[in-house]
Amino acid sequence: MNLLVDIGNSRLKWATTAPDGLVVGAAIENHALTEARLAEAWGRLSKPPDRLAISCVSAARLAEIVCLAAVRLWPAITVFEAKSEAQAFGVTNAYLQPEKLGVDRWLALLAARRHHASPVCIADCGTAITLDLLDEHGRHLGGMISPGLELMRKSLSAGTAALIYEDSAFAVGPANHTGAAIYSGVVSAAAGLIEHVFSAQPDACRLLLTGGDAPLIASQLGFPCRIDPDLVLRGLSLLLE
Ligand SMILES: Nc1ncnc2c1ncn2[C@@H]1O[C@H](COP(=O)(O)OP(=O)(O)O)[C@@H](O)[C@H]1O
Ligand SMILES: CC(C)(COP(=O)(O)O)[C@@H](O)C(=O)NCCC(=O)O
Ligand SMILES: [K+]
Repeated sequence: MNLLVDIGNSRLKWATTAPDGLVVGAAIENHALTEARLAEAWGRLSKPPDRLAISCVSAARLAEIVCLAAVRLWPAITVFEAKSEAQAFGVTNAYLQPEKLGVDRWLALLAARRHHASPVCIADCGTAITLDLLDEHGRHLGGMISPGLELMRKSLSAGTAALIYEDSAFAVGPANHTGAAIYSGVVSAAAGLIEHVFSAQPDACRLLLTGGDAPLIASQLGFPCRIDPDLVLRGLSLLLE
C-alpha cells in the first residue's frame, strides 16, 4: 500500500492505494496543516504504507511537514517527490522548460491520458483555474492559468473600497445584493473561460474537470463534461506503478 499526497495552494488532498483504486481521505486546509493533524489522520491507517509520493505546488515547508509526519509514523517509508518531466507515460510536455509546468498539471495530464479519452481539455478548478490541452497522440498543446473563484472574490475586496469578502451562497444569474453579485460574476467568468477555450477545440475533444470548485463550475457550463475529483492523486499513483 502507498500513500499519495497532493499539496495545492489551498488544501492538502491525500489517498492510499488499494487493489481496486484509491481510498481518498479528507482534505486538510493548508493553514491548518501540522504534523499532529497528519498523524491524527494517518494514525488510523490499517497498515503502514511502503512508499509516499508527494505533489507540491505550494510552499516547500508544507512538503517538509508531510515528510516529517510520515517518517515519524513509519520510519521505513520511502519518500518520492514528483517533478514535471519532458515526457512520461505517453505524454509529451509542451512547456519550453518542462520542469516549470506545475507538477499538479503534469500529473493531471498523465492521469487523463491513462484513464480518460484523448483529445481532452483539462480544467483544474482550484486556487487557480488551469486549462491544459492534450491531443489524441498524448501531446500536451499547452495551457492557461487564471485565478480561481476564491482568488477572484478576494481580489475584488483587496482592490476596491466598497466590496468586502462575504461568505455568500451561490445563486445563478443576475443578483440583487453585492455578495451574490460577486459570486455569480466570478463563477460566470470561470465558466466563460472554460467554454471559450473548449469551444475552439476539435469536435472529438472531451472536457474534463477536477479541483474543489469543479462541481459548481460544471453546473454552469453549456457543454457536457466529466468530473474526476482525484485526477492529480491518480497521476501520483501512476508514478508508483
Ligand atoms: N469542503 C471544502 N472545503 C474547502 N474548500 C472547498 C471545499 N469544497 C470545495 N472547495 C473549494 O475548493 C477550492 C480549493 O480547491 P482545491 O482543488 O483543493 O485547490 P488547490 O489544489 O489549489 O489547493 C476552494 O477554494 C473552495 O472554493
Ligand atoms: C498554476 C498553479 C499555481 C495551480 O496551482 P493550484 O491552483 O492547483 O494550487 C500551479 O500549477 C503552479 O504553480 N504552476 C507553475 C507554473 C506553471 O504551471 O506554468
Ligand atoms: K488548479
